[in-house]
Amino acid sequence: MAGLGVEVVDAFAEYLRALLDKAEAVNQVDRIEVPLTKSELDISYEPIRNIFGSATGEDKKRQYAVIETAVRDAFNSVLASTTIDSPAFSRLWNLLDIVSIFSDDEQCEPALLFWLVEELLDSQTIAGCRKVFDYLESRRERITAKHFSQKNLAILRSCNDLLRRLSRAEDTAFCGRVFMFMFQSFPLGERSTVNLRGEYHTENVTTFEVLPPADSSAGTEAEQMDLDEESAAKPASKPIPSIQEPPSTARGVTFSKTDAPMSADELYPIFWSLQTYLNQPKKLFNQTSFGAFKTGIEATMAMFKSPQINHNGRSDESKRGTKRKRSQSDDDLANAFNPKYLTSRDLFELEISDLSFRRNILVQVLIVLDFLLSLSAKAKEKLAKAKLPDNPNKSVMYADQVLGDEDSKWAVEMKKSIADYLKQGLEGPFFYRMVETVLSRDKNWVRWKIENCPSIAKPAVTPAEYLESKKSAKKTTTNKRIRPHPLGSLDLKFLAENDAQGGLERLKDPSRYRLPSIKSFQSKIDLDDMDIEMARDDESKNAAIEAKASKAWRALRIASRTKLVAFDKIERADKIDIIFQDDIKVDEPAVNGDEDNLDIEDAVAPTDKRPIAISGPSGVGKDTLVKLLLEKHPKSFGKKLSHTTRAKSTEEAHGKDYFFVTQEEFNILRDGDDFLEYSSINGKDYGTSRKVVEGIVSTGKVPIMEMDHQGIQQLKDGEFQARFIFLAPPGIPELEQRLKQKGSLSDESIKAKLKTAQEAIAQANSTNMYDEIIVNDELQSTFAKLESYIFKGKDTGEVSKIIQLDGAQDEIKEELKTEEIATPVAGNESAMEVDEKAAVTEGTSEAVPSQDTAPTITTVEAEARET
Ligand SMILES: Nc1ncnc2c1ncn2[C@@H]1O[C@H](COP(=O)(O)OP(=O)(O)OP(=O)(O)O)[C@@H](O)[C@H]1O
Repeated sequence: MAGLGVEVVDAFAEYLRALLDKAEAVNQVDRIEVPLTKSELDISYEPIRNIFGSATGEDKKRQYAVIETAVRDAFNSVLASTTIDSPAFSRLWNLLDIVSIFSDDEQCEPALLFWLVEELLDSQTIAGCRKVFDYLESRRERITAKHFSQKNLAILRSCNDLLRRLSRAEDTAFCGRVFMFMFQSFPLGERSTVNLRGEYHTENVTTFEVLPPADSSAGTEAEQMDLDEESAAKPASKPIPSIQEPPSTARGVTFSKTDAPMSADELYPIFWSLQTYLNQPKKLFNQTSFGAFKTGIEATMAMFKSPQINHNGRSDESKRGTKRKRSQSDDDLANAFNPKYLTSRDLFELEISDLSFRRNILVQVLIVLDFLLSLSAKAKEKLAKAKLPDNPNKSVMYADQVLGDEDSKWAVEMKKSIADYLKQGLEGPFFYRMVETVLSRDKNWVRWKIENCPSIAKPAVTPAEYLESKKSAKKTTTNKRIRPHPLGSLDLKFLAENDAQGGLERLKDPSRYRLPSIKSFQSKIDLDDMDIEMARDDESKNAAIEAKASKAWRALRIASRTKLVAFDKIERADKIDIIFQDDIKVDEPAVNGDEDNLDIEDAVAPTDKRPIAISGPSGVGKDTLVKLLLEKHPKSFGKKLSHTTRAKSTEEAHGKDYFFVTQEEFNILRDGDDFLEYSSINGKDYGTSRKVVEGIVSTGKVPIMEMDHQGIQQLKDGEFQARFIFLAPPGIPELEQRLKQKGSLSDESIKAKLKTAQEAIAQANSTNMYDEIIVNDELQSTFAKLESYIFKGKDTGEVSKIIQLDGAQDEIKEELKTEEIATPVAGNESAMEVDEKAAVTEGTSEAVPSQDTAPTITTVEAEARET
């Protein structure tokens, strides 16, 4: 690429001009607001390649130089020909946008944009600089996204130059914008913006009035008070307490205990003098200054704590000084004056009576005290032990300064005193907590500086870590299948391992499943009463009271079944003797209004306490049979109600027919694994709550659960321990008849139900799902079969086998007995085989159960095939 020269610059300048013209044509809107995009300008870099070829290495540098020359030329010509307020200036914003695109695509120097910005800022007034900042802020993310390391110095330089030009007092908001721009552009851990040398803002001098001496009749000679080192060397000419000459009364740590507060006049100069030290804590390395600082803080605290701070105002206006330090004119003040505090003597009482003001000052004091304490021997020792890098930042360590023990003690006590003071008042504790947080952050900040600002960037998450956490998150949040053992239930596998027989025998112990007699609690409660009386200490007394309460509660629950009448006579919760008496009139629990007419048996509980899950096609007679069972044995069985999201009909009642819940409530229960089974029918959800079933069990009754075959499947999947009964119709025509009898179903819906019925029957026949299959032909005889099976565990002659109660699926108890059962069952069928057969049976109406299928109800099967 030898021979690059003016011609090349011209060639690029022409291309640049074309781009600028195009940019103007593309969009007429104010370009400060809207950045140009590469696609808008249709930049292809083809012309650049034509001019420079595919430049690399040295040639690339030349390309950069040529582009910079051409760009600067264009930049200068816009700058010379127009002002920043003119609409024509948008050509310059366009130029900067184009440079930004070029630099992102590595066609020009990455920092070129900021070099130009730097020059632009130099060429503008403060008002113009605001516009330039409008431009920078609107594109901050875009222009700092790429090649930041090559740009950062230019950004820092431009911003700092600008800050130097701005008056903190008059352009406060603009200063803030510049700082914000820097904070947002530079990463948090960027060192270049850190005050590594721990320099203080020494220009920030607080000036205040010099008061004439209290006993002076000479009037109001103007005086000044300077607080920096320079004037500190001069002896104070007034007999006011000065920071250089602390009053001897203020020594030690007795400031808050004995010292009476000064008058406001006395405190005023001392108080404002403190700003010198709060501003430049390094001055405290001087012992005299430190003494003055202590005096000032103690006097201030004494005043802040004084109840009269609102009433010691000064009335004599004539005594007030009229001039400020250094004979500054108002104009001078405007330039140098930091608008931090209003220090007029007139305002002093008002200021110190203001809680926010006092808090503000005390927080500054706390910061300086922390600084001092970081120089104590103890802190130094701690720092020496800490793991520091080889080249720690010594400028903020102040290795040569050590705070003496006396002074450390003073600082600690003062800190405590200020903390106690700040914590007072309505929001004091909250405010102090906030201050503590800030202070501890500040300590960490200093430590980070001492350690030479190590990177705080965390390493990026690796793809492997990401995938791993995604997987485990998925695992914890996906809806789990029902647990093999319901929550809170015991895994009884141990019974099968050792001493199986003994374990089983122990389980048969009636005390494990029968309710204890009420009387058994009487003596135990008496013993507890004795323990309560004899207890030596509160602990054993409380333990006895708790034990008694537990027994009393259990006794009351048992009594509630038969001795409800006694409850009226109980007057105190800890005195329930009445329920142990025999001669109380017994209240029979009511079932419903006409139970007298029913053939109600006494509570004869089935020996097998597992819930009864009854399934069968719609219309087969499940409700009818369950109703009969509950009417005849109200004390032995409890019907499980389902939760549903479907609307309640006018005849139905919540808690009687269903638990009617909203979709949201249903979802919460489902996601909380509360359902033993759930399904969706016609867009409405139905579910069996584990708690409802457990509730029935806790009353000593056996739950009766009606559900479809999918529900049964879910219970089985979750290894829910129950007895599963399938109720089959004698034939499809009979089923159709019964469905019609319901009266509420359309022909369509009956047809659909019959189809589902055939599928359910086929599945019941072909799998080992059910412990018992009962055909509901004649109602009374069916009921008798049902009762017989439930109470005696005897098969009803309808089914080929009864599966062992401990869930061993492959053990056949009895063989087929009735003529209706076509084939014997192969007990060791695998689940897979069963499923396949079910699928075949469901899939075709021609399918005939094979030799090794589960019990078959031939009449129903025949009907199904015909249909
Ligand atoms: N053995 C029977 N002989 C004749 N009719 C019967 C017999 N059992 C029940 N029915 C009648 O069949 C109809 C349907 O019975 P039921 O409502 O109990 O069925 P279901 O299985 O509970 O239906 P669903 O699941 O739709 O609630 C009722 O009118 C009932 O009187």
